[in-house]
Amino acid sequence: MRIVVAADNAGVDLKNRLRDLMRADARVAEVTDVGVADASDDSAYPVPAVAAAELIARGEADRGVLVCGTGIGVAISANKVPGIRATVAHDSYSAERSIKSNNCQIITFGARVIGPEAAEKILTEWLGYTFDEASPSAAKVACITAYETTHYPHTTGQDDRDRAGRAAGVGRA
Ligand SMILES: O=C(CO)[C@H](O)COP(=O)(O)O
Repeated sequence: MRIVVAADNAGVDLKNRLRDLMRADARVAEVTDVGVADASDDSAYPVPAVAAAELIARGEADRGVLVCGTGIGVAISANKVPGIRATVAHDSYSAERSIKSNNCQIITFGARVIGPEAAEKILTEWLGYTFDEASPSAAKVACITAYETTHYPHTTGQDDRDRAGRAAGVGRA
């Protein structure tokens, strides 16, 4: 599994701690850190959050772990990137369901909300969950994707696929 991590200066210490934990985890093949590097960098939280989410959207990482003060701002920002499903999860059950129900690629934490040991425990569990494409949840997640491709075809590549289909005489009108 390839993971991208990101944080603003409120979350950087927890992000670095979680990054180092994952670098020592055999289930994780690669951890890419898109910043911020330290608390002196006061980039607004959407900057690192969107950079991480775009890496996943481009297929260059499989999952992301984002941290800010609450976990909320980085989740909102990441969710603006087409195809991305991100959520804050400060308890084990929500972290599990974020994968098994929602097929989220990104989990976020609030460094001002959760202690580092609790975040580490949830993250370690989260790494072990996988989404079952054959589960009843798959059709529900597909509704989200369908909304994106219908309403934002230019951001999801659907308009390119439609154009190619029309040129080939197949696909959507
Ligand atoms: O938690 C944050 C955004 O959700 C961020 O770390 C701090 O944002 P602020 O409260 O607007 O400074």
